[in-house]
Amino acid sequence: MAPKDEMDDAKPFKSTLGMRYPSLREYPIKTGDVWMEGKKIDDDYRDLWRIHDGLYDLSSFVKSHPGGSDWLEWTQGTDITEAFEAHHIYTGPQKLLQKFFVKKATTPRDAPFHFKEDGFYKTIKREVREALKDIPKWPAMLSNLYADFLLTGYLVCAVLSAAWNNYWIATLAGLFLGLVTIASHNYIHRKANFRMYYLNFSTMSWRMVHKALWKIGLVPYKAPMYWDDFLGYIVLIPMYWFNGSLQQVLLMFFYILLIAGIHFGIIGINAAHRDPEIFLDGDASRPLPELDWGVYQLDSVVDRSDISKFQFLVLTSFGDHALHHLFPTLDHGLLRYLYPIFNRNCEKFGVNLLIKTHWEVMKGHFTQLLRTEPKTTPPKPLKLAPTNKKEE
Ligand code: HEM
Repeated sequence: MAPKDEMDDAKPFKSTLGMRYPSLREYPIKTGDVWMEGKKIDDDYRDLWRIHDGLYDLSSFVKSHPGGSDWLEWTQGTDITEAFEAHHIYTGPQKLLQKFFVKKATTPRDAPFHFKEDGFYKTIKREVREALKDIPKWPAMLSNLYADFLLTGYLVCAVLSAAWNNYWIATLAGLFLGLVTIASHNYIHRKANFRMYYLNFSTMSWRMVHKALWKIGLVPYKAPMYWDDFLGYIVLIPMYWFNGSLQQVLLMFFYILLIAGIHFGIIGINAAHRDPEIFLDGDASRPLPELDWGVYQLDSVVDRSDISKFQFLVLTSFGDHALHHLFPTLDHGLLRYLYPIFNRNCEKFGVNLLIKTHWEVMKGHFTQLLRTEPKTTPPKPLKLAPTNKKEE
């Protein structure tokens, strides 16, 4: 087990969801690995995995997990209820899980969310499962074509910009890179697939920095490295081959990363999670019985009305984000077909998804950053009273 965190003595934040202050939250470098390390310290289920109130030994299943071994390798010792529920639309995994049951957990879960069979999330998931049988496959293929086109565009423009030392082409390369970086988000929650690695071309990984800081003794946690951390630098080889000057090539490469970073930053300002009107932990919360996990997802997301109509824009600017949260393994091209089910259930349960225009979301981003006081009014109460029906 990892050593108890000594760095997070300053815990200024009080969760209104009743969640623990996460270990390693104050660690100077924020990466998925560090967050996971903190979660292992907090959950501490040792060699087991927790799902709802059961503890399971999945060690013999890790390598044969159809979604890829990483998910289970990374999460051993933790509560994976939310990940398990959100990543499987069909019922097979739930049935299979029983094979690995070890014992009941003796402590309550840290997360307050529930997945009641007649609650919002499980109801909408059942309906989506049925609807998927009739949804066409071509939009998913179109997403693949878009993503491949963007990556190819980036690589070709990067090499041409170096060959001709042309900063106009480098600008285009940067834009392609920014777009493909966001499009890769379509693939990262799914079973292991090569398009999930398109993200690495952005070189946006703090692992290198983390590793360097650890090597010189500035941070205590060792950062793991993965082969794909190096993927983004491969383009330097043909760039150098065609240009011949290391200095010119490096300058060009950093310029491309800068353009991609600016593009990513602008889209990030528009993305779905910062707005003064949505719920953030610390604000007045729904009462516990209303904390269906799906409802909570909608409480904490703002979507943009002006991009939903175009698959390319949805794919390259984190569009249809509420539905993406509910069904992260579905291609972004399929999400638009789920709106009739989604809207019907929002109406039935009385859940509101906040929808704004691009411009309003941009303004909301900064208003949220300026907000210093928690909201004192909880989200609007649900229409459909939750029952005590057990989770499965
Ligand atoms: C951290 C927890 C887990 C994550 C993030 C995860 C993720 C995934 C992903 C991304 C897929 C591919 C889904 C798709 O392409 O539609 C998948 C498939 C699958 N997973 Fe998991 N998984 C987790 C835990 C488990 C557990 C505990 C079991 C059962 C013991 C399981 C059984 C399966 C099965 C049978 C499939 C293939 C069938 C299906 O998608 O319904 N998974 N998983």
